[in-house]
Amino acid sequence: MTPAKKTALLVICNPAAGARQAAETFEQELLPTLREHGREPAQIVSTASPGHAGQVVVDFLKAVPEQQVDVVLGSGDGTLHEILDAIDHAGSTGLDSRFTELTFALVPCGTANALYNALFPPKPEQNEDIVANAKVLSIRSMLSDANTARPLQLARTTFVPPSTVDVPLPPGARTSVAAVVTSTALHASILHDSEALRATHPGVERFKLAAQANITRWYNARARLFVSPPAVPGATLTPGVEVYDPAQGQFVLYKGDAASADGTVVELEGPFAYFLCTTSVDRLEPTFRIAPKQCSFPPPPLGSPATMDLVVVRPTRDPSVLDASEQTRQAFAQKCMSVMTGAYRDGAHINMRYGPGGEVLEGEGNGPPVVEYFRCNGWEWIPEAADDAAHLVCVDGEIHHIQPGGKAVCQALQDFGSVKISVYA
Ligand SMILES: Nc1ncnc2c1ncn2[C@@H]1O[C@H](COP(=O)(O)OP(=O)(O)OP(=O)(O)O)[C@@H](O)[C@H]1O
Repeated sequence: MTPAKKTALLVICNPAAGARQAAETFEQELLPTLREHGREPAQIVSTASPGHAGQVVVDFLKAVPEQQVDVVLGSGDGTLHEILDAIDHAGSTGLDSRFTELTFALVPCGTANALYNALFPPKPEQNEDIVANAKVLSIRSMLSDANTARPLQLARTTFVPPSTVDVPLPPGARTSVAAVVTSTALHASILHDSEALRATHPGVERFKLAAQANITRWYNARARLFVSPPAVPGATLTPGVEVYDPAQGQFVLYKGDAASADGTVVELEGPFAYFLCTTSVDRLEPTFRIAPKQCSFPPPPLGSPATMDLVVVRPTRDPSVLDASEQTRQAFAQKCMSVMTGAYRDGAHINMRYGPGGEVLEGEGNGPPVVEYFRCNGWEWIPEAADDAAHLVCVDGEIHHIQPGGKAVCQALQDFGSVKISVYA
Protein backbone atom coordinates (compact mmCIF):
# COMPACT_ATOMS: atom_id res chain seq x y z
CA MET A 1 0.00 0.00 0.00
CA THR A 2 1.32 3.46 -0.91
CA PRO A 3 1.78 5.74 2.12
CA ALA A 4 -0.61 8.68 2.31
CA LYS A 5 0.70 11.94 0.85
CA LYS A 6 0.68 15.09 2.99
CA THR A 7 -1.81 16.65 0.66
CA ALA A 8 -5.44 17.36 1.44
CA LEU A 9 -7.84 15.41 -0.74
CA LEU A 10 -11.22 16.70 -1.89
CA VAL A 11 -13.56 14.53 -3.96
CA ILE A 12 -16.27 16.15 -6.07
CA CYS A 13 -18.63 14.52 -8.50
CA ASN A 14 -21.34 16.07 -10.64
CA PRO A 15 -24.27 13.61 -10.81
CA ALA A 16 -25.86 15.63 -13.64
CA ALA A 17 -22.85 15.52 -15.99
CA GLY A 18 -22.85 13.48 -19.19
CA ALA A 19 -24.78 10.21 -18.90
CA ARG A 20 -25.47 10.88 -15.17
CA GLN A 21 -23.34 7.98 -13.95
CA ALA A 22 -20.73 9.85 -11.91
CA ALA A 23 -22.28 9.20 -8.48
CA GLU A 24 -22.48 5.43 -9.06
CA THR A 25 -18.93 5.22 -10.47
CA PHE A 26 -17.56 7.06 -7.44
CA GLU A 27 -19.48 5.07 -4.84
CA GLN A 28 -18.73 1.65 -6.32
CA GLU A 29 -15.25 2.02 -7.80
CA LEU A 30 -13.31 5.17 -7.14
CA LEU A 31 -13.78 5.81 -3.43
CA PRO A 32 -12.79 2.20 -2.57
CA THR A 33 -9.69 2.57 -4.79
CA LEU A 34 -8.63 5.81 -3.08
CA ARG A 35 -9.03 4.23 0.36
CA GLU A 36 -7.07 1.14 -0.67
CA HIS A 37 -4.21 3.50 -1.46
CA GLY A 38 -4.46 5.29 1.89
CA ARG A 39 -6.01 8.45 0.43
CA GLU A 40 -9.00 9.15 2.68
CA PRO A 41 -10.80 12.23 1.34
CA ALA A 42 -11.17 15.14 3.76
CA GLN A 43 -14.50 15.87 2.06
CA ILE A 44 -16.71 14.12 -0.50
CA VAL A 45 -19.28 16.23 -2.31
CA SER A 46 -21.91 15.38 -4.89
CA THR A 47 -22.84 18.70 -6.46
CA ALA A 48 -26.42 19.80 -5.87
CA SER A 49 -26.74 22.56 -8.44
CA PRO A 50 -24.82 24.73 -10.95
CA GLY A 51 -22.14 26.75 -9.15
CA HIS A 52 -21.95 24.39 -6.18
CA ALA A 53 -18.57 22.84 -7.16
CA GLY A 54 -16.86 26.25 -7.22
CA GLN A 55 -18.16 27.21 -3.79
CA VAL A 56 -17.06 23.86 -2.35
CA VAL A 57 -13.49 24.29 -3.61
CA VAL A 58 -13.15 27.91 -2.44
CA ASP A 59 -14.50 27.00 1.02
CA PHE A 60 -12.15 23.99 1.16
CA LEU A 61 -9.07 26.07 0.24
CA LYS A 62 -9.95 28.56 2.99
CA ALA A 63 -10.50 25.85 5.60
CA VAL A 64 -7.66 23.35 5.16
CA PRO A 65 -4.22 23.95 6.68
CA GLU A 66 -2.40 22.14 3.83
CA GLN A 67 -1.13 24.26 0.97
CA GLN A 68 -1.19 21.32 -1.41
CA VAL A 69 -4.63 20.14 -2.37
CA ASP A 70 -5.64 17.31 -4.71
CA VAL A 71 -9.14 17.41 -6.16
CA VAL A 72 -10.58 14.23 -7.67
CA LEU A 73 -13.20 15.61 -10.02
CA GLY A 74 -15.83 13.40 -11.66
CA SER A 75 -17.54 15.63 -14.20
CA GLY A 76 -17.14 17.18 -17.64
CA ASP A 77 -15.20 20.29 -18.57
CA GLY A 78 -18.02 22.60 -17.44
CA THR A 79 -17.64 21.75 -13.76
CA LEU A 80 -13.86 22.32 -13.89
CA HIS A 81 -14.59 25.69 -15.48
CA GLU A 82 -16.98 26.60 -12.65
CA ILE A 83 -14.26 25.78 -10.11
CA LEU A 84 -11.61 27.85 -11.90
CA ASP A 85 -14.01 30.77 -12.19
CA ALA A 86 -14.84 30.60 -8.49
CA ILE A 87 -11.14 30.61 -7.53
CA ASP A 88 -10.44 33.51 -9.87
CA HIS A 89 -13.36 35.51 -8.53
CA ALA A 90 -12.41 34.79 -4.90
CA GLY A 91 -8.96 36.26 -5.70
CA SER A 92 -5.94 36.08 -3.46
CA THR A 93 -7.65 38.18 -0.77
CA GLY A 94 -10.62 35.81 -0.64
CA LEU A 95 -8.18 32.93 -0.22
CA ASP A 96 -6.15 34.73 2.47
CA SER A 97 -3.22 35.25 0.06
CA ARG A 98 -1.88 31.78 0.82
CA PHE A 99 0.07 30.12 -1.95
CA THR A 100 -1.81 26.95 -2.84
CA GLU A 101 -1.02 24.22 -5.31
CA LEU A 102 -4.23 22.74 -6.57
CA THR A 103 -3.92 19.58 -8.66
CA PHE A 104 -6.86 17.90 -10.35
CA ALA A 105 -7.26 14.17 -10.98
CA LEU A 106 -9.96 14.11 -13.63
CA VAL A 107 -12.52 11.35 -14.00
CA PRO A 108 -14.27 11.86 -17.35
CA CYS A 109 -17.98 11.71 -16.53
CA GLY A 110 -19.13 14.55 -18.82
CA THR A 111 -20.23 14.76 -22.43
CA ALA A 112 -17.08 15.89 -24.23
CA ASN A 113 -14.36 15.63 -21.54
CA ALA A 114 -12.00 17.59 -23.78
CA LEU A 115 -9.24 18.12 -21.24
CA TYR A 116 -9.19 14.47 -20.22
CA ASN A 117 -9.12 13.34 -23.84
CA ALA A 118 -6.29 15.75 -24.61
CA LEU A 119 -4.27 14.43 -21.65
CA PHE A 120 -5.04 10.78 -22.42
CA PRO A 121 -5.77 10.61 -26.16
CA PRO A 122 -7.59 7.44 -27.20
CA LYS A 123 -5.38 5.10 -29.24
CA PRO A 124 -6.79 3.40 -32.34
CA GLU A 125 -5.57 0.00 -31.15
CA GLN A 126 -7.33 0.21 -27.74
CA ASN A 127 -8.77 -3.13 -26.64
CA GLU A 128 -11.74 -3.57 -24.27
CA ASP A 129 -9.63 -3.72 -21.12
CA ILE A 130 -7.94 -0.45 -21.97
CA VAL A 131 -11.30 1.19 -22.68
CA ALA A 132 -12.68 -0.08 -19.35
CA ASN A 133 -9.67 1.39 -17.52
CA ALA A 134 -9.67 4.57 -19.53
CA LYS A 135 -11.51 6.61 -16.89
CA VAL A 136 -9.01 6.03 -14.10
CA LEU A 137 -5.76 7.12 -15.78
CA SER A 138 -5.58 10.52 -14.08
CA ILE A 139 -6.34 9.00 -10.66
CA ARG A 140 -3.67 6.35 -11.27
CA SER A 141 -1.16 9.10 -11.93
CA MET A 142 -2.16 10.80 -8.68
CA LEU A 143 -1.73 7.57 -6.75
CA SER A 144 1.64 6.75 -8.29
CA ASP A 145 4.86 8.16 -6.89
CA ALA A 146 5.90 9.51 -10.28
CA ASN A 147 5.63 13.27 -10.53
CA THR A 148 3.08 13.50 -13.33
CA ALA A 149 1.34 16.77 -12.43
CA ARG A 150 1.44 19.29 -15.28
CA PRO A 151 0.64 22.99 -14.95
CA LEU A 152 -2.51 24.00 -16.82
CA GLN A 153 -2.46 27.08 -19.00
CA LEU A 154 -5.71 29.00 -18.79
CA ALA A 155 -7.48 31.79 -20.69
CA ARG A 156 -9.30 34.62 -18.91
CA THR A 157 -11.94 36.52 -20.88
CA THR A 158 -12.92 40.00 -19.71
CA PHE A 159 -16.28 41.35 -20.87
CA VAL A 160 -15.68 45.05 -21.37
CA PRO A 161 -18.81 47.24 -21.12
CA PRO A 162 -19.37 50.00 -23.71
CA SER A 163 -18.48 52.87 -21.37
CA THR A 164 -14.95 51.53 -20.81
CA VAL A 165 -14.27 50.07 -24.23
CA ASP A 166 -11.09 52.14 -24.66
CA VAL A 167 -9.63 50.80 -21.41
CA PRO A 168 -7.98 47.43 -22.24
CA LEU A 169 -8.95 45.66 -19.00
CA PRO A 170 -11.19 47.90 -16.88
CA PRO A 171 -11.18 46.97 -13.19
CA GLY A 172 -14.39 45.37 -11.99
CA ALA A 173 -15.42 44.07 -15.42
CA ARG A 174 -17.00 40.59 -15.56
CA THR A 175 -14.47 37.80 -16.26
CA SER A 176 -14.57 34.10 -17.00
CA VAL A 177 -11.74 31.54 -17.08
CA ALA A 178 -11.34 28.59 -19.47
CA ALA A 179 -9.08 25.57 -19.19
CA VAL A 180 -10.32 24.15 -22.48
CA VAL A 181 -11.87 26.49 -25.02
CA THR A 182 -12.94 30.09 -25.56
CA SER A 183 -14.86 30.86 -28.73
CA THR A 184 -17.20 33.15 -30.59
CA ALA A 185 -18.94 32.63 -33.99
CA LEU A 186 -20.03 29.10 -34.98
CA HIS A 187 -18.70 27.26 -31.94
CA ALA A 188 -20.36 29.68 -29.49
CA SER A 189 -23.67 29.37 -31.40
CA ILE A 190 -23.40 25.58 -31.28
CA LEU A 191 -22.85 25.56 -27.53
CA HIS A 192 -25.64 28.10 -27.05
CA ASP A 193 -28.18 26.02 -28.99
CA SER A 194 -27.02 22.57 -27.88
CA GLU A 195 -27.80 23.22 -24.21
CA ALA A 196 -31.52 23.10 -25.03
CA LEU A 197 -30.97 19.62 -26.54
CA ARG A 198 -29.20 18.17 -23.45
CA ALA A 199 -32.26 16.26 -22.14
CA THR A 200 -33.09 14.62 -25.48
CA HIS A 201 -29.50 14.14 -26.72
CA PRO A 202 -27.13 13.57 -23.76
CA GLY A 203 -24.16 12.61 -26.02
CA VAL A 204 -22.01 14.60 -28.44
CA GLU A 205 -24.64 14.31 -31.21
CA ARG A 206 -26.35 17.38 -29.77
CA PHE A 207 -23.33 19.43 -30.90
CA LYS A 208 -23.70 18.08 -34.46
CA LEU A 209 -27.41 18.97 -34.57
CA ALA A 210 -26.68 22.50 -33.38
CA ALA A 211 -23.84 22.79 -35.92
CA GLN A 212 -26.21 21.99 -38.79
CA ALA A 213 -28.58 24.73 -37.62
CA ASN A 214 -25.85 27.40 -37.59
CA ILE A 215 -23.41 26.43 -40.32
CA THR A 216 -24.52 29.05 -42.88
CA ARG A 217 -24.27 31.99 -40.46
CA TRP A 218 -21.48 34.58 -40.76
CA TYR A 219 -20.54 36.77 -37.82
CA ASN A 220 -19.81 40.48 -38.23
CA ALA A 221 -17.01 41.60 -35.96
CA ARG A 222 -13.43 42.88 -35.85
CA ALA A 223 -10.70 41.01 -34.00
CA ARG A 224 -7.32 42.07 -32.74
CA LEU A 225 -4.71 39.42 -31.86
CA PHE A 226 -1.74 40.32 -29.71
CA VAL A 227 1.39 39.20 -27.89
CA SER A 228 2.15 40.88 -24.55
CA PRO A 229 5.65 41.79 -23.42
CA PRO A 230 7.22 39.28 -21.01
CA ALA A 231 6.66 39.83 -17.30
CA VAL A 232 10.34 39.20 -16.58
CA PRO A 233 13.10 40.90 -18.61
CA GLY A 234 14.99 38.33 -20.68
CA ALA A 235 12.29 35.67 -20.45
CA THR A 236 11.70 33.89 -23.74
CA LEU A 237 8.88 35.29 -25.76
CA THR A 238 7.29 34.69 -29.10
CA PRO A 239 8.45 37.84 -30.94
CA GLY A 240 5.03 38.44 -32.44
CA VAL A 241 1.76 36.89 -33.48
CA GLU A 242 2.52 33.68 -35.37
CA VAL A 243 0.55 31.84 -38.01
CA TYR A 244 0.81 28.21 -39.10
CA ASP A 245 2.36 27.79 -42.54
CA PRO A 246 1.18 24.54 -44.16
CA ALA A 247 4.11 24.59 -46.60
CA GLN A 248 6.68 24.58 -43.79
CA GLY A 249 4.54 22.60 -41.35
CA GLN A 250 5.29 25.09 -38.56
CA PHE A 251 4.33 28.44 -37.08
CA VAL A 252 6.02 31.52 -38.57
CA LEU A 253 5.82 35.21 -37.72
CA TYR A 254 2.63 36.66 -39.27
CA LYS A 255 3.73 39.21 -41.87
CA GLY A 256 0.45 40.04 -43.64
CA ASP A 257 -0.95 43.56 -44.13
CA ALA A 258 -2.98 43.18 -40.97
CA ALA A 259 0.12 43.09 -38.73
CA SER A 260 1.59 46.08 -36.88
CA ALA A 261 5.18 47.06 -37.76
CA ASP A 262 6.63 45.09 -34.82
CA GLY A 263 4.36 42.09 -35.45
CA THR A 264 2.90 42.10 -31.93
CA VAL A 265 -0.63 43.07 -33.06
CA VAL A 266 -2.70 41.70 -35.93
CA GLU A 267 -6.06 43.24 -36.88
CA LEU A 268 -8.58 40.93 -38.58
CA GLU A 269 -11.68 42.22 -40.37
CA GLY A 270 -14.80 40.05 -40.50
CA PRO A 271 -17.08 38.49 -41.32
CA PHE A 272 -16.02 35.35 -39.48
CA ALA A 273 -17.41 31.84 -39.68
CA TYR A 274 -15.24 30.30 -36.95
CA PHE A 275 -13.15 31.78 -34.12
CA LEU A 276 -11.93 29.50 -31.33
CA CYS A 277 -8.90 29.31 -29.04
CA THR A 278 -7.43 26.71 -26.72
CA THR A 279 -4.65 26.97 -24.16
CA SER A 280 -4.29 23.40 -22.90
CA VAL A 281 -6.03 21.06 -25.32
CA ASP A 282 -5.57 20.00 -28.92
CA ARG A 283 -9.09 18.52 -29.13
CA LEU A 284 -12.66 19.16 -27.97
CA GLU A 285 -13.86 15.56 -28.30
CA PRO A 286 -11.83 12.33 -28.35
CA THR A 287 -11.10 12.65 -32.11
CA PHE A 288 -11.97 16.31 -32.91
CA ARG A 289 -8.43 17.81 -33.08
CA ILE A 290 -9.28 21.42 -33.79
CA ALA A 291 -5.90 22.81 -32.58
CA PRO A 292 -3.64 19.90 -33.52
CA LYS A 293 -0.35 21.75 -32.90
CA GLN A 294 -1.29 22.78 -29.37
CA CYS A 295 1.87 22.33 -27.32
CA SER A 296 1.15 23.75 -23.89
CA PHE A 297 3.09 20.93 -22.22
CA PRO A 298 5.62 21.81 -21.10
CA PRO A 299 4.41 25.38 -20.56
CA PRO A 300 6.73 28.31 -21.37
CA PRO A 301 9.29 29.30 -18.74
CA LEU A 302 8.12 31.32 -15.76
CA GLY A 303 7.80 35.00 -16.61
CA SER A 304 7.06 34.39 -20.29
CA PRO A 305 3.52 35.02 -21.43
CA ALA A 306 1.37 31.94 -21.85
CA THR A 307 0.28 31.27 -25.43
CA MET A 308 -2.94 30.15 -27.04
CA ASP A 309 -3.75 28.49 -30.35
CA LEU A 310 -6.46 30.35 -32.27
CA VAL A 311 -8.35 28.79 -35.19
CA VAL A 312 -10.10 31.26 -37.50
CA VAL A 313 -12.18 30.81 -40.67
CA ARG A 314 -13.10 33.95 -42.63
CA PRO A 315 -15.34 33.37 -45.68
CA THR A 316 -13.96 36.29 -47.69
CA ARG A 317 -10.61 34.50 -48.04
CA ASP A 318 -12.41 32.08 -50.38
CA PRO A 319 -11.78 33.34 -53.97
CA SER A 320 -15.30 32.22 -55.00
CA VAL A 321 -17.02 34.34 -52.31
CA LEU A 322 -18.08 37.59 -53.99
CA ASP A 323 -21.12 38.49 -51.86
CA ALA A 324 -22.93 37.43 -48.70
CA SER A 325 -26.09 36.11 -50.36
CA GLU A 326 -27.92 33.06 -49.02
CA GLN A 327 -26.67 31.04 -51.98
CA THR A 328 -23.03 32.03 -51.32
CA ARG A 329 -23.40 31.18 -47.64
CA GLN A 330 -24.90 27.78 -48.46
CA ALA A 331 -21.96 27.04 -50.76
CA PHE A 332 -19.46 28.24 -48.15
CA ALA A 333 -21.16 26.09 -45.48
CA GLN A 334 -19.90 23.01 -47.37
CA LYS A 335 -16.34 24.33 -46.99
CA CYS A 336 -16.92 24.95 -43.30
CA MET A 337 -18.08 21.35 -43.02
CA SER A 338 -14.85 20.26 -44.76
CA VAL A 339 -12.90 22.11 -42.09
CA MET A 340 -14.88 20.40 -39.32
CA THR A 341 -14.49 16.94 -40.84
CA GLY A 342 -10.78 17.68 -41.36
CA ALA A 343 -10.49 18.29 -37.63
CA TYR A 344 -11.97 14.81 -37.07
CA ARG A 345 -9.26 13.41 -39.39
CA ASP A 346 -6.38 14.08 -37.02
CA GLY A 347 -6.39 17.83 -37.60
CA ALA A 348 -6.14 17.68 -41.41
CA HIS A 349 -7.99 21.04 -41.73
CA ILE A 350 -4.87 23.10 -41.04
CA ASN A 351 -3.36 21.92 -44.34
CA MET A 352 -6.37 22.85 -46.50
CA ARG A 353 -5.96 25.55 -49.17
CA TYR A 354 -8.25 27.20 -51.67
CA GLY A 355 -7.78 26.35 -55.34
CA PRO A 356 -8.23 29.12 -57.96
CA GLY A 357 -12.02 28.56 -58.15
CA GLY A 358 -12.47 28.32 -54.39
CA GLU A 359 -12.33 24.52 -54.26
CA VAL A 360 -10.82 23.12 -51.05
CA LEU A 361 -7.56 21.25 -51.67
CA GLU A 362 -5.78 19.22 -49.06
CA GLY A 363 -1.99 19.17 -48.95
CA GLU A 364 -1.61 20.62 -52.47
CA GLY A 365 -1.51 23.95 -54.30
CA ASN A 366 -0.29 27.27 -52.94
CA GLY A 367 -3.57 29.16 -52.56
CA PRO A 368 -4.60 30.84 -49.31
CA PRO A 369 -5.01 28.45 -46.36
CA VAL A 370 -8.72 27.88 -45.60
CA VAL A 371 -8.00 28.02 -41.87
CA GLU A 372 -5.94 30.80 -40.31
CA TYR A 373 -4.26 29.03 -37.41
CA PHE A 374 -2.60 31.59 -35.12
CA ARG A 375 -0.45 31.35 -32.02
CA CYS A 376 -0.64 34.46 -29.85
CA ASN A 377 -1.06 35.57 -26.28
CA GLY A 378 -4.56 37.03 -26.46
CA TRP A 379 -7.29 38.58 -28.58
CA GLU A 380 -10.06 41.15 -28.57
CA TRP A 381 -13.39 40.52 -30.29
CA ILE A 382 -15.49 43.56 -31.14
CA PRO A 383 -18.91 42.56 -32.55
CA GLU A 384 -20.93 44.79 -34.85
CA ALA A 385 -23.89 46.24 -32.97
CA ALA A 386 -26.53 44.87 -35.37
CA ASP A 387 -25.30 41.26 -35.25
CA ASP A 388 -26.82 39.64 -32.13
CA ALA A 389 -25.22 36.23 -32.71
CA ALA A 390 -21.75 37.82 -32.89
CA HIS A 391 -22.23 38.91 -29.25
CA LEU A 392 -22.09 35.31 -27.94
CA VAL A 393 -18.88 34.04 -26.31
CA CYS A 394 -18.42 30.46 -25.13
CA VAL A 395 -16.07 29.88 -22.20
CA ASP A 396 -15.71 26.13 -21.58
CA GLY A 397 -19.34 25.59 -22.55
CA GLU A 398 -20.73 28.53 -20.58
CA ILE A 399 -22.35 31.14 -22.82
CA HIS A 400 -21.76 34.84 -22.19
CA HIS A 401 -23.27 37.84 -23.98
CA ILE A 402 -21.13 40.86 -24.84
CA GLN A 403 -23.09 44.04 -24.10
CA PRO A 404 -24.08 46.06 -27.20
CA GLY A 405 -21.16 48.43 -27.87
CA GLY A 406 -18.82 46.35 -25.70
CA LYS A 407 -16.13 43.78 -26.48
CA ALA A 408 -14.52 40.62 -25.15
CA VAL A 409 -10.79 40.47 -24.35
CA CYS A 410 -9.24 37.04 -23.87
CA GLN A 411 -5.75 36.53 -22.48
CA ALA A 412 -3.72 33.37 -21.85
CA LEU A 413 -2.52 32.87 -18.25
CA GLN A 414 -0.01 30.58 -16.60
CA ASP A 415 -1.80 30.57 -13.23
CA PHE A 416 -3.83 32.74 -10.87
CA GLY A 417 -0.82 34.14 -9.04
CA SER A 418 -1.39 32.77 -5.56
CA VAL A 419 -3.03 29.56 -6.75
CA LYS A 420 -1.13 27.26 -9.09
CA ILE A 421 -3.36 24.94 -11.09
CA SER A 422 -2.11 21.58 -12.34
CA VAL A 423 -3.57 18.32 -13.53
CA TYR A 424 -2.41 14.71 -13.15
CA ALA A 425 -1.49 13.48 -16.63
N1 LIG B 1 -27.02 18.48 -9.13
C1 LIG B 1 -26.99 19.13 -10.29
N2 LIG B 1 -28.12 19.24 -11.03
C2 LIG B 1 -28.12 19.85 -12.24
N3 LIG B 1 -27.03 20.41 -12.79
C3 LIG B 1 -25.87 20.34 -12.09
C4 LIG B 1 -25.79 19.70 -10.82
N4 LIG B 1 -24.52 19.79 -10.39
C5 LIG B 1 -23.83 20.47 -11.35
N5 LIG B 1 -24.64 20.80 -12.37
C6 LIG B 1 -24.31 21.46 -13.64
O1 LIG B 1 -24.10 20.46 -14.63
C7 LIG B 1 -23.53 21.09 -15.76
C8 LIG B 1 -22.86 20.12 -16.67
O2 LIG B 1 -21.69 19.64 -16.09
P1 LIG B 1 -20.36 19.36 -16.93
O3 LIG B 1 -20.08 20.47 -17.86
O4 LIG B 1 -19.30 19.00 -15.97
O5 LIG B 1 -20.76 18.10 -17.80
P2 LIG B 1 -21.10 17.99 -19.33
O6 LIG B 1 -21.65 19.26 -19.86
O7 LIG B 1 -21.95 16.77 -19.49
O8 LIG B 1 -19.68 17.67 -19.95
P3 LIG B 1 -18.68 18.54 -20.88
O9 LIG B 1 -18.59 19.90 -20.28
O10 LIG B 1 -17.38 17.78 -20.83
O11 LIG B 1 -19.27 18.54 -22.25
C9 LIG B 1 -22.63 22.16 -15.18
O12 LIG B 1 -22.92 23.37 -15.84
C10 LIG B 1 -23.03 22.24 -13.69
O13 LIG B 1 -23.31 23.56 -13.30
